Amino acid sequence: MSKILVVEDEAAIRRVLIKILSEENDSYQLSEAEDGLKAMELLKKEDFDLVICDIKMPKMDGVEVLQASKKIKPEIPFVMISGHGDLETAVHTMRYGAFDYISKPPDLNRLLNTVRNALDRNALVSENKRLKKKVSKNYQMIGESKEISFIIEIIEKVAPTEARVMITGPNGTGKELVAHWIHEKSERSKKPMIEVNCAAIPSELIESELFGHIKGAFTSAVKDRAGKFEAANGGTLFLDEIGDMSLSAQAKVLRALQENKISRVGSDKDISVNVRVIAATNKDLKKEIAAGAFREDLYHRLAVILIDVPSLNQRRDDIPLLIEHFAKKIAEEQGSVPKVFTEKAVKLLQEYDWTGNVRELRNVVERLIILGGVEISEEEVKLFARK
Ligand SMILES: Nc1ncnc2c1ncn2[C@@H]1O[C@H](COP(=O)(O)OP(=O)(O)OP(=O)(O)O)[C@@H](O)[C@H]1O
Repeated sequence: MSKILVVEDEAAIRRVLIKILSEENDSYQLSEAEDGLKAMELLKKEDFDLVICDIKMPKMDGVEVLQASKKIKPEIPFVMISGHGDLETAVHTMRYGAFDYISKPPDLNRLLNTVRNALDRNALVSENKRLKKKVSKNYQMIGESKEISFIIEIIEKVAPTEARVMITGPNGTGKELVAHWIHEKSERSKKPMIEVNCAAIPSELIESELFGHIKGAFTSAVKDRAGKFEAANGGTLFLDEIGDMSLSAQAKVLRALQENKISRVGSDKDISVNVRVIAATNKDLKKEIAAGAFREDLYHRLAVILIDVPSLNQRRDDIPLLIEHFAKKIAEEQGSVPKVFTEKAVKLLQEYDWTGNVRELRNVVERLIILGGVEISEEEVKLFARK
């Protein structure tokens, strides 16, 4: 259902507009106002998905309505209606944020197309906002321990720069979360962050995955395909588990970092890319270098800034906050009220050996929420928390 407000002082034209729109789509919910002041009253009280607004009106003209509405509800698209002699003003309204304008008498097809486009665009904007909110909530980094505060401080400093970052730490400590945060707080956040789990891709496919390939480069290459470096152009490429990358792929990544150029597998044509690389690993790369399994020059290129995420056992102070955070998130996902963990239950969980893993803590909280009562007690933790 789309709510549309028609603002037009000429009753005959208003009636025609309402008739055209209601016949076009019976899910349009139509309201009307015969002057600008009435329109503003309605705009303050109700939410609309679109306003169709005449320019020349007594009391308050269409341009004033547009400007006043942009101040209180900037997201509502406006389609202006221009009569003879105010076409120039109509063109000008685009600068004040009007979506489009149509001329009087309104042409049926043009009107309906413009309305559909404006509504589609509005739906897209709302969806983007919703997704954006969801993303930033999902990647919230919880913790007030000095270890996490330090990491948050580094993220704040390094995110707006172009510096490459290497994130190390045991499994499930939040390395991916750190990478997402850096991307989201950077200028590049308008462009994608592309993730590649280097450990999950067979070594013979990693080069094609990262750099793409041309048709015929190998048996299964039936058509040209862009790789992740190209997909991340303008944004961030997150190379997770980089310690598992083959040496030949490492050599190519090094070249991409040095020259900002890549070439697809099977092609000798260079393609320029502008990508910020963030890498993560749970391996000790110094050891990997000593064993000849990781290129030292690549390490230095990648680890301009090093962020080491400590294991959960080293920041037990954060556990109560994390339990509360996960309980709330799980309740949101299930559409239920968050369960409360008793103080003793929290204390017990705080003392457990988490082998460094926040993911493990989240799973345990989820299990306790499913199996436990309204209030999770110490006994329930003893019963259900162990692996
Ligand atoms: N400080 C934190 N606040 C909130 N959630 C966290 C925090 N740290 C980790 N998590 C959550 O724990 C889970 C594991 O985190 P993440 O995937 O970032 O870890 P990782 O170190 O990249 O793991 P792996 O090494 O297995 O790839 C995710 O669901 C993440 O949202």
